[in-house]
Amino acid sequence: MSRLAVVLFNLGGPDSLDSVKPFLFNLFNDPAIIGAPAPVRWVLAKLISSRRAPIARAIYEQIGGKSPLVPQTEAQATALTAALEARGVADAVGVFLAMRYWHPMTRAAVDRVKAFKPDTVILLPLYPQYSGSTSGSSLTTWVRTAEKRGLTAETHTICCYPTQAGFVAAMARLTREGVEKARAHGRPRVLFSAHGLPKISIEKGDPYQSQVEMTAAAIVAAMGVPDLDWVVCYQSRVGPLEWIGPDTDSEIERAGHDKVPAVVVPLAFVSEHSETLVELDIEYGELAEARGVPAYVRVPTVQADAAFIDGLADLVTRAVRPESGDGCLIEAGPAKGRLCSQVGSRVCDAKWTMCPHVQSEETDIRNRDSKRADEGAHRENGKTGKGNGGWNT
Ligand SMILES: C=CC1=C(C)c2cc3[nH]c(cc4nc(cc5[nH]c(cc1n2)c(C)c5CCC(=O)O)C(CCC(=O)O)=C4C)c(C)c3C=C
Ligand SMILES: [Fe+2]
Ligand SMILES: [Fe+2]
Repeated sequence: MSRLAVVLFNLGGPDSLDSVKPFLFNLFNDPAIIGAPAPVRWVLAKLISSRRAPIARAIYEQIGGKSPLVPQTEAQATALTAALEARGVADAVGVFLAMRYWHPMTRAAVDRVKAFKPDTVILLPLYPQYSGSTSGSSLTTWVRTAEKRGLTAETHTICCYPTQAGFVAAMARLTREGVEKARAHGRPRVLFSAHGLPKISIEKGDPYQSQVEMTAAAIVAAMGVPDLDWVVCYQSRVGPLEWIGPDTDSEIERAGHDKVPAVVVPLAFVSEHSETLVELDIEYGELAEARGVPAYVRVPTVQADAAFIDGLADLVTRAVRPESGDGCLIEAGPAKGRLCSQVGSRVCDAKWTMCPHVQSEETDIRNRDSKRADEGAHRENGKTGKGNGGWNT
């Protein structure tokens, strides 16, 4: 009798206003977020989380004092369990949650998985695009904790799925609906808005930005809307470093200047939380109104959309029996080998490989970007994310 455990990773979120500060401390004490040595990082995390806590509390107060991320991830787990059982992928299937910064956290998840006595474990980050600061941090923590707590079952990792067919189909449907809503107010511009990242991370080889661009291009292709006006931009800048851009708020301002409706698509999140419900819906919604954007439509995240869940089930099914050519996905390494196949073989037993289809998509994006730069295309209107002088802004 075969037993399959699937572990869903995400950031987690405060479940009460009192948990906002410890949640922030856990976030800033993560070496994948602040790369200082442990004692220095601990002090910095204490300081930054104390300074940020009142701002973050005010954010969570606007959505009932807690994040809906975990309940929505639970709904995804239920739907994925049903999809995997329907496929008969194993005799018994368990889908578990491991959140990075708030409960249910990795240690509890490892113990639950161990008690399930799986033959095979599949690690599945709920981040379609890989970043060392998100999936990398979660997977590294899992591997270390599993080793410490004696979870020895065969483990396979899915690093990322920026162009997975089910994910893209779900996003394309939701985006098309958003564009239809906005059309009454002019020719819509689609703003694919992803969580930002410090520029230095990308320079060191983090594949996140190129994978975000791959997702956007795949959604646009799947939408099949002729002459769609679209741009990729980045939200949620915190801290003193320079971040990747253009910023989502600059793009909203540009939509106001151009008098075009804005359709905002959060393409790096698969559930709702403070970044979508407060930053996109409330803060950017108000900005759009103030800047005279004729219509502001925010496209929902995929959550437990059937096509998305089916796509995840496809990834898991393939990960259970990796084919030759499926790369190992833990180590991002230098920029050269930065993209990986969609399904990994045993954790950490190989370097990443770049699958041909991903490589050619990345080349297409690079060619498109340099063509746009040559033409002085609309990117000149979006400025590179600038540091804004402090973690508490
Ligand atoms: C693709 C997803 C995410 C990336 C990349 C990411 C990087 C990143 N985030 C911070 C700092 C904060 N993030 C916060 C909230 C938050 N971040 C993500 C996702 C990514 N972060 C999500 C889903 C959430 C919402 C959590 C919830 O509400 O459940 C916060 C806390 C909120 C706030 O104070 O604004 C901080 C702080 C950094 C520094 C970073 C990359 C280095
Ligand atoms: Fe974040
Ligand atoms: Fe934010």
